[in-house]
Amino acid sequence: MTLGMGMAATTYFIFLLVPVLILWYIYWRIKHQHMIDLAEQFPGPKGYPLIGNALLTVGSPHEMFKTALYLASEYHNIGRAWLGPRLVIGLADPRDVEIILSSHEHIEKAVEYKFFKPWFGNGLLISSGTTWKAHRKLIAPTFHLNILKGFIDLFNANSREVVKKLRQENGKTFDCHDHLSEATVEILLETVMGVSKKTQGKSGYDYAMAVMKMCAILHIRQVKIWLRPDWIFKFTTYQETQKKLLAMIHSLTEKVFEKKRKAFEDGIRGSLANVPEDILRKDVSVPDENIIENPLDGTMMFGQSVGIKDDLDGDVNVGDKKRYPFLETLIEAAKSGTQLTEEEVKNQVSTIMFEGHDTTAAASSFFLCLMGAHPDVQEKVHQEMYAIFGNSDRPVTYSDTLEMKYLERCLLETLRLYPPVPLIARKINQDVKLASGNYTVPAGCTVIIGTYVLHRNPDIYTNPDEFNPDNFLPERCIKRPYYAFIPFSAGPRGCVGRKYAILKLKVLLATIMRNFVVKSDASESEYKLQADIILKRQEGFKIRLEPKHLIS
Ligand code: HEM
Repeated sequence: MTLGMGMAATTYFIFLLVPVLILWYIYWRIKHQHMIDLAEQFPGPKGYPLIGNALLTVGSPHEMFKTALYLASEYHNIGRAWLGPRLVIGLADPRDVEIILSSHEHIEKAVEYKFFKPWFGNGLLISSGTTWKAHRKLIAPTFHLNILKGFIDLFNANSREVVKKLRQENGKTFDCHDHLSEATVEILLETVMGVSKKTQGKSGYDYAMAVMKMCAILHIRQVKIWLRPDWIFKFTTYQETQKKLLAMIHSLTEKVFEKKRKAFEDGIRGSLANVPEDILRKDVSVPDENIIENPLDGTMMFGQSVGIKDDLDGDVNVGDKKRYPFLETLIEAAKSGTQLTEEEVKNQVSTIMFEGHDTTAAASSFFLCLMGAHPDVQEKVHQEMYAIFGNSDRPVTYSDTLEMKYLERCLLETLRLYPPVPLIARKINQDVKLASGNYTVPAGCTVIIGTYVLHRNPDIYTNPDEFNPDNFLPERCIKRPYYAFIPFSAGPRGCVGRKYAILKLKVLLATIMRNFVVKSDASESEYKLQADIILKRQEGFKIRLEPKHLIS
């Protein structure tokens, strides 16, 4: 009897639900007719009513990555998909990419970034409007090259510590990403945050792991549309895990902020980290200031084409003003209370700790794997290191980094083939006419720029899947469209840590390459890449290291 009543109630409910869904669907179509019409112009897979192409997001991160690549090749750099009621337009033609990224109109992040909010609050990566503008204006000068040059000692000291740890792996096959993510967390703490890495009480590795797990949860929410609504998410185990991870991540933010605030109030300026005597340059107040920043003969400036200028380029007018690194500047601004609050400073700390570590950890891990997979290229890097340093184990100087032309080409080629941020997404608030064909992106949709696909466009790069550092010879760079290589994004919302990342990676990778020969059993075709917020190898970044015998 009870079972019969239960079944009747369920049948009744379904009878009611079906017409409600049909009515809602009709209403939704009428309301979004303009968007639907414009979407029809774009090629794309056939979808189902209500769910659209949401089934494409089923599968493991590696399977999703393969699906995305299949769609990109099928629809040749332009296409659309419906994730339920959300229209997503994928672009990978440099002409279209330029229209979106160079604009001051299309700077709002896509709704998919909102899942970062409990982590970053209104931090720079996800904020918008006047808050973003004001904070960007405050933060960009703290990544000015003259401030970054002052970090060279700390880059050296931490790179040497990485080498010490790597020596313990001698001859074994191991995942280099573990060591590199620990190191990048610690370097960030000691440079832009200006505190000792001991501040956190644990190793950078624990923090890095918590960040990786958080990213996995956020990514699941971005692609599995049924997990998007908060009222569903909170019934999943992900919610509980997210809470614990955020508690761990935010406790580091809190400690860093308190430590630095106290030091600032006590009148202490500069990093609280110790630099060993043998690395310390005597006069860090004028660190290599007169050296001209022009590392790739004027065709590529710290990972960006010279034709693209942003607020990190040229002479940011710091003049006589105090030049404080990132966290000191923000603490000072919070004290005046006009530009941002203490809570907002903490949001920026969380943002930079994420953006600044996982990206560079992925870039350096891919770099080492590629060295192992291409011994002929590695040999040339070793020769360059010998030409610069000979048999000396002296620390790297800023002018040395300008001499590392071949290593730089290898690094840029790594970022081309394996861009740590493989997708960039924007919310489009007004119709946008594209340049590559007769397409108009409708207002209200999400545009996804597929950096990974863009960087492997056969119309731009001959043998696009081949690792060839000569792709970054000045004469080749100059012939390419500016927006054909954008590992750091570009335009007003380009990466604020671009110059920091390139400088740090050069010191770190040069120090590793001076000490080791990298071996790898896996060829590139065996890499299982996974769709994630940051690009990774699903099987880990496995390499072996052999000590480098200095040439005599
Ligand atoms: C190889 C290393 C790096 C790569 C490939 C990279 C890439 C990117 C990309 C593609 C964006 C745009 C993201 C989007 O629009 O969704 C971005 C933004 C950003 N990056 Fe990086 N990044 C790197 C290192 C860093 C470092 C070291 C820092 C800080 C220390 C940093 C801080 C930021 C911030 C704060 C933003 C947001 C900027 C804004 O919206 O105004 N990044 N990065």
